[in-house]
Amino acid sequence: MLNIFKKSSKNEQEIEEVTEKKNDSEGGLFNRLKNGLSKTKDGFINKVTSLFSTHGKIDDELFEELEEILIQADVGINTAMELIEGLEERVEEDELKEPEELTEVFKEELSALLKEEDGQLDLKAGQNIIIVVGVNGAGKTTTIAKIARRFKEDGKKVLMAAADTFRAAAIDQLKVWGDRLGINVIAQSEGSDAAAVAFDAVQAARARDIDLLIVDTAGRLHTQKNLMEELKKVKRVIEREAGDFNIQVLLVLDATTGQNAMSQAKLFNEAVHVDGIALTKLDGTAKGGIVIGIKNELGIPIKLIGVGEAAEDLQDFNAKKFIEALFI
Ligand SMILES: Nc1nc2c(ncn2[C@@H]2O[C@H](COP(=O)(O)OP(=O)(O)OP(=O)(O)O)[C@@H](O)[C@H]2O)c(=O)[nH]1
Repeated sequence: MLNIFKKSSKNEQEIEEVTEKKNDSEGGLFNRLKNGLSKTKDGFINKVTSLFSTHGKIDDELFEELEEILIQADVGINTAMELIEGLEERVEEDELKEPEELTEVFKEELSALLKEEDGQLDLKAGQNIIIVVGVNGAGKTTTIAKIARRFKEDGKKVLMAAADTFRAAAIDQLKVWGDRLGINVIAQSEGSDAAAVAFDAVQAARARDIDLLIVDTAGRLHTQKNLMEELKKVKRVIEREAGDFNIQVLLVLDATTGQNAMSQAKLFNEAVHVDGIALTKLDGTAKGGIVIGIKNELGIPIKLIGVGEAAEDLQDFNAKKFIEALFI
């Protein structure tokens, strides 16, 4: 099976075709998830379990140390407090005496926090549009390509739109992916009106009876007000033109940016209302606690997680498997 997602270097233009046996069986995917989360397991979960197994008794000091580990893992302060309160309640209710007993309880409390977070990037019946937003370098383009490939393989008619008109490289990069995947790309030249590209793309999607239109948008810094305004305009035009298309906004966040990713999520959500998050590069961080923080503090579902560069490494987020991969 051809894996077209491996790059020979970090250079965006260098996309190399590598023949690699694709292992997408359930077990294979779980192993990839487990490997991708190994830094978080070492730097977060193992620290917690080792605290529970080495600390002599359940006391305030233990909970203080736990709080520190949780915050370092980017769980977020409010979520850390909530988890600790949950544990303290369970200690009382279940009359726990040994810190080691806390490991199972901690796992249960994490699962409870993530319970409803069994995300999946689904298309609704009829025609669909996914507007993909996020700052530069978060992994937006590769995420778009992986999503496009997935739905194309599912037999859907897919179209992509290069509404990131801010940089010529972004347009070219999407076109390269389009060629590789055999998917048409609606584009104009650099500096053209992003909303005009979006308008054209919706018209084309309608005319060609497309199942899924994926719209790339400029990798704006959330602090750049003009670009945020442009993004709002792109969304408005799509909503106006798209009639009965199902529209969702997917925010791509780089997990390695920690609390910065949290503030990006808040700002993008305020600007364009985010329906789901693709959290990339979890393999590059020990701070995978951000998954729990995002769910608990923002309430935006995580639909996809990235645990590596290959196509199979962009996985539907499944809370149960996520927890299993961390504790196994
Ligand atoms: N390790 C790892 N790398 C990833 C993941 N997702 C994306 N990347 C890499 O991150 C880099 C940036 O990805 P792009 O898709 O080019 O990022 P972008 O957000 O489109 O950035 P611009 O094109 O600059 O807007 C690429 O080298 C990707 O292969 C992931 O889950 N894990």
